[in-house]
Amino acid sequence: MSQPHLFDLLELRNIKALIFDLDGVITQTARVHANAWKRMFDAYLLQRGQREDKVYEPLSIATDYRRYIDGIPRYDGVRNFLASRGITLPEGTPEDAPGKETVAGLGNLKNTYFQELLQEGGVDVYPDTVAFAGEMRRRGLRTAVISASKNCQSILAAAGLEKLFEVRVDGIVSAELGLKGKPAPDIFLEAVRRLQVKPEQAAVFEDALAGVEAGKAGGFALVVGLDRTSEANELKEHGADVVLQKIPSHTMKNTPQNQVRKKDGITLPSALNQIEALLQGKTPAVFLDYDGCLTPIVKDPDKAILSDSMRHTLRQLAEVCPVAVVSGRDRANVEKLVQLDNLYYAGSHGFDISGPDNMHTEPGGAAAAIPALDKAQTELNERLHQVQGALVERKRYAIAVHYRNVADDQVDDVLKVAQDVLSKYKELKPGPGKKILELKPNLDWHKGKAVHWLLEELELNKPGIIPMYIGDDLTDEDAFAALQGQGISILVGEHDEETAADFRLESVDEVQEFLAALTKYLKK
Ligand SMILES: O=P(O)(O)OC[C@H]1O[C@H](O[C@H]2O[C@H](CO)[C@@H](O)[C@H](O)[C@H]2O)[C@H](O)[C@@H](O)[C@@H]1O
Repeated sequence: MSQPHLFDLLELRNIKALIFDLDGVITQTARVHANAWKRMFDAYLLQRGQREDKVYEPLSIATDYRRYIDGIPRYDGVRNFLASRGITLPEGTPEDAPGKETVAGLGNLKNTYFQELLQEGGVDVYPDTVAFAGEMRRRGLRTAVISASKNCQSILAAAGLEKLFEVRVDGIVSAELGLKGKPAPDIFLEAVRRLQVKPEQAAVFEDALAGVEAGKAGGFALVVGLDRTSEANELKEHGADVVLQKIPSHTMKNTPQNQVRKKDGITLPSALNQIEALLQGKTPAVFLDYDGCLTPIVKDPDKAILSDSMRHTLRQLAEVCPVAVVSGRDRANVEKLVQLDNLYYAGSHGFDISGPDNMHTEPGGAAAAIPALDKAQTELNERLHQVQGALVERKRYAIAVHYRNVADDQVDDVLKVAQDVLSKYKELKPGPGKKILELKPNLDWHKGKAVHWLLEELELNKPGIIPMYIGDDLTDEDAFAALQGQGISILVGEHDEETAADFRLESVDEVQEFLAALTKYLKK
């Protein structure tokens, strides 16, 4: 059975606060810690073994680190691991010189190594957590970071994340307050106490087994286990309510159609001269429709040629922010029309995606529809080739039956043929457009999903990025709806229905004016 979506769980359980562990959840310092521990212990065990004429098993990051050290206070880690090798040392004091043969002395040496490795390699973050925490804060949830590490503040500073969390309960605070280490829930309970919420109103995000156990023991409303190291079952067994390999972006949760706000496009404010207000200090990830947005609608689809000046504008824009063309056209066709290799292209309404560095993927899973599309294409060609003006345009994952150039009294006949052919294939479904009826794979995939997919894949789901979608057609409504409340959506001209866009531009010329102004603003 599939797990409920994280955002549904947060809503259902009325979560008001989110408590994030640091290492392995926010930052990727677990590896740095593990290496520092290994460097310290292996040298100590070697030296001790030589002294005692004995061989001690060196530290295994895969097993010993996870079992005895990960997620617990530093000196406890020293004691635990040494016990696994049958060694007991005097406790010493926190002031012991790094390397002194005491629990504290070895713990201090590990910390010296950790600082050195941090300086050398910096800190990598998990972008999924950073984007999620930022988004949830903007939505009014409270956030705290917890860590057994006394280096928590310096790690957050190195990663530029100090402001993301309202409360920090780390190894220093724990020592001051005498908080027990995980799997005791003390550190989490102190975080919610400082945020002034109850554990039953808070969710814990943890990657360590001792951490999920602590969350469970603390009576938290939701314990999310982050499976960064293929331990899904163990995380569940130790108390995780849900296990995720990565935190999905909020935009991955589609707004149900009945919750999408729609308006008459004509009433929307113009996006021109609004750039600063629209961006809210962020960098846009720009998604652009092709026909009717970058080129005017023309009678013959082959004549919808991109102007050199629009190409120049797109080239300049792509130098300052990510740009994708999301089109109903065949992906290879739209790539050829645009002729820019620093853009991403989603063709066949998002089923077929390419990008720089030979990126090519088909995320909607439409390959199984190809035989049905092939047969439908043959039949449509046979039945429509004699209708003056009718055009059957095959894309890899769709067929557009064009009737723009068909005499008014024959349009119905063309549509009937298209619907009749469509009815023969359960693999296909109809899709509307401007003077076209499309036969598309019968799958829950569309331009909006492709935009989400690209945001996720290109790691653009982060606080500093705002998605922007510009389009003119009914198929662009899926993308507008998908970005509602989460990005900027701009309708070009008009179509026959109400729109989920928030702004408008009158024409392809205005699109170009807007994109040029956007580029200029971003270059400042
Ligand atoms: O998603 P888009 O990039 O906007 O593509 C939508 C369809 O665009 C093309 O058809 C439309 O533009 C033609 C040329 O201006 C016009 O003749 C036709 O009436 C419009 O529907 C394209 O031919 C289709 O494959 C796309 O699905």
